[in-house]
Amino acid sequence: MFKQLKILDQNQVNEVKKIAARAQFVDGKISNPHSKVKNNLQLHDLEAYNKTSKILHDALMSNPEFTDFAFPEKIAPPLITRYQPGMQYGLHADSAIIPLPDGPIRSDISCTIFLSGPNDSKGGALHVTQGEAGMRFKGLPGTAIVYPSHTLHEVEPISEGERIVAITFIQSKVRDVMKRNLLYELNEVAALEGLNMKDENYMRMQALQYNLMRMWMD
Ligand SMILES: O=C(O)CCC(=O)C(=O)O
Ligand SMILES: [Fe+2]
Repeated sequence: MFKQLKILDQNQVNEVKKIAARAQFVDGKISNPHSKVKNNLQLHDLEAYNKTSKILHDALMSNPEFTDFAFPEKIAPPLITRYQPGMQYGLHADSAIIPLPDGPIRSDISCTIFLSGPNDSKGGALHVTQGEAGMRFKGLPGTAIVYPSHTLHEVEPISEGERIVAITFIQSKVRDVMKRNLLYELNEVAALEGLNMKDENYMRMQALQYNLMRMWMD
């Protein structure tokens, strides 16, 4: 299941973009040297990376819509990438294991945070496939799209302008996407309708929530 979220306000978007504009970017192959499909630029400036990844990480982790949906256990520091005309990221599934300085994490959920807007580039939609169909996303600045890391996805070629996003990968407390989505739905319904229920039924539903979490959380 996909989710679109508003993560950053305009000031945060401006701040992150300002830091990125002064920073060095290099060929994205630096972190995937064997990829035949990756053709983008990524931030390669420790100070800018530390600052922007903290802003983006804190924005995600303080957003209840994100934490309720993703059940994050560990999250890779978000990394800013840029696409200029001719660039794209061909169809792929994300690596299961993301190496990080503090040890590897398992990527259950992938996340793109849009920093440029839909009209800042021609092309450059994030296309997440679902069988033979799929969905295309070009979000407003500050919005994020969260999708399961096992899905095949691509960034379509851009022909004009520039696409700037931040990407991150999340290890979820609930590894299985089906279980994660069921828990999310149950918790949402409980939060929205719980107060309308008879006390005894609410208590029984809470027991279901707690016991499923006990069974399904790593
Ligand atoms: O830029 C995006 O929206 C997604 C990039 C991507 O698929 C990746 O970095 O693995
Ligand atoms: Fe990807």
